[in-house]
Amino acid sequence: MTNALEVEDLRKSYRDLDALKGVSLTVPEGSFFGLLGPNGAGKTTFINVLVGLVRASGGDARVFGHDVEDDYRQARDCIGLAPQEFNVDRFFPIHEVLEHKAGYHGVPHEVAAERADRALKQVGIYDKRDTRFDWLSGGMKRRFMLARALVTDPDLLILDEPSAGVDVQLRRDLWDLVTELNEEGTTVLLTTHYIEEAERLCDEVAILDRGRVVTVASPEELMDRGTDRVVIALREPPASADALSELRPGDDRIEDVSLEEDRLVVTARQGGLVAPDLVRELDRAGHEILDMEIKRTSLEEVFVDMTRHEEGDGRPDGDGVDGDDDDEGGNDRDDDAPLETAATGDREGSR
Ligand SMILES: Nc1ncnc2c1ncn2[C@@H]1O[C@H](COP(=O)(O)OP(=O)(O)OP(=O)(O)O)[C@@H](O)[C@H]1O
Repeated sequence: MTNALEVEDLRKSYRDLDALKGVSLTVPEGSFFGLLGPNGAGKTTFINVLVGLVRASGGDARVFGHDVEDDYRQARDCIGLAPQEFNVDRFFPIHEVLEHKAGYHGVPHEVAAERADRALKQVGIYDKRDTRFDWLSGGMKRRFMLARALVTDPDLLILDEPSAGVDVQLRRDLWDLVTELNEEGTTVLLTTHYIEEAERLCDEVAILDRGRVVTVASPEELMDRGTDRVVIALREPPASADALSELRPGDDRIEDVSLEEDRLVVTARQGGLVAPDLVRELDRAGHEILDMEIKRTSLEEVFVDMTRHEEGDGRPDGDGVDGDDDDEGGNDRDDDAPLETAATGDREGSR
C-alpha cells in the first residue's frame, strides 16, 4: 500500500529550542490521521516542515513518496493545507484568490475557475464569491480556508486546528465535509485540541508531546489503556468491599474494588469486557444485581495522563526562546511560499 506520509527521525531546532526531537510516523493513504498534542508540542512545526515553510534540522519526510525538500514541488502539489492562521491575500475577491492558488499549482485557467466554484460550493460560501476575504465573517473565513485547501484537489488534506473558534454548527459542517472527502479517498491529517474531534473522526491518532511521539494508536485502543469504572448496585451490599475484593482473583485488568454509597465500584481497564465476568461472579456468589453502569474513561483522560508533566516542567527541553523570537516559519506567510523566497517577500517563487 502507498503511504501518504513517511516521516523518519524528523528533527527541528529553533536556535537552542528542540521543537521536534526525532519524530517518526507513517500515515497510510486513505486514512484519517489525528495529531494530538498540548500547546507547544510541535504540531505546527511538523506541518510546516511538510509544506516547506520550515526546513528540518534532520531526518526525512516524504509525501506520497516525494521528499519534502528534494522534490518540494511534487510533494507540495499533493497537499491541501488549511492552516490555523488566516494567511490570505485580502485584496482580491475570494473566487480570484482560489483561482490564483489553483494556477500556482499548475491548474489551467479554465479548470481553475471551475475548481474555485466547486470548492466554494463545497464549503457553502459560493454566494460570497465576489467578496474580499476581510469582509467575511469569522466562520466564513474558516470555511474559505478549507475551500483554499480543496481547490487543488489534494491527495493529502492537512487541517491545522480547523475547529479553533468556530461555532457548533460550523464544526459539524466541517466534520461532515471532511468525512465525506475522506470516504472518497482523500487522506486527512488533522491536528486538534478537541479530543472529541479526534475521537469522532480519526481512525488513528499520534500523541505528540514536547517534540516526541508518545504513542500511535486508534482512539479505541487508547481508551482501552485508560481505566473505566464499573458501578454495580446490589440488593444487599456487603458492609465492606473486602468481601468482594477477591471477586476475580488473577484478573489483572482490575485495579481496585471499593464501595461508594452502597454501590460496588470496580476500577478496571477494558471495563466493557470485565463487566460480564463480574456479573457472572456476583451471581455465583449469590448477589442480586439491581443496576449496573459502565463509565468509560475518555480519550481526554488518557491524553491528559500521557502528556502530564511534573510541576515546573512545562517547557520544552532547551527552551530559551518563544514563538515571537522567530528565526523562520512565522505564521503570517502564504503557505505556498517556500522558505527562502518567503523570507524575502517573494511569495510564489520556486525552489
Ligand atoms: N519560528 C519559531 N521560532 C522559534 N521557536 C518557535 C518557532 N515556531 C515554533 N517555535 C517553538 O517551537 C515549539 C513548538 O511549537 P509549535 O507551534 O510547533 O507547537 P504546536 O504543537 O503547534 O502548539 P499549539 O498547539 O500551541 O499551536 C514551541 O516551544 C514554540 O514556541
